[in-house]
Amino acid sequence: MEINEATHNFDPSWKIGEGRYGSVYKGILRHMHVAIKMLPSYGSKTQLDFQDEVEVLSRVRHPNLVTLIGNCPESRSLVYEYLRNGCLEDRLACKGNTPPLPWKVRTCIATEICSALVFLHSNTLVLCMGM
Ligand SMILES: Nc1ncnc2c1ncn2[C@@H]1O[C@H](COP(=O)(O)OP(=O)(O)OP(=O)(O)O)[C@@H](O)[C@H]1O
Repeated sequence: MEINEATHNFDPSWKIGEGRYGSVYKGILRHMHVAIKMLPSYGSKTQLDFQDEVEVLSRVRHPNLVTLIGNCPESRSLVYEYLRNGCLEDRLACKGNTPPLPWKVRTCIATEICSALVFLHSNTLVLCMGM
């Protein structure tokens, strides 16, 4: 299976984080670095979250939103573009000994988050209405 190969059979050294959805692995899929989120089990709530995330993220593209590259319902995994500097939360918290972000950069990030939120609100409304 491609996801197994991409993560070297979920080798612990390829694990990059732990989130609400479970473990996140770095992987190489079709010569591309990716981040792979694994759902631990298929409870009805997590299944709905999985479907929602696939439904919304696969239909939106924005420079300030991580790109969902694909998903694999059989292995309950979501495949995202790999963020070399970690996620925003990690950068804000200076995880991995990264230097603190200057306030000018933080202000810029806040503005860009607003732009992504406006984009999502206008587009998810259209998606929800099935237009
Ligand atoms: N695309 C990515 N590229 C690099 N690292 C990532 C990526 N996505 C997640 N990670 C790592 O995995 C950790 C957990 O991921 P995240 O917080 O996104 O999980 P989650 O709680 O399932 O997400 P969500 O916010 O969608 O509920 C992050 O702190 C980060 O270190």
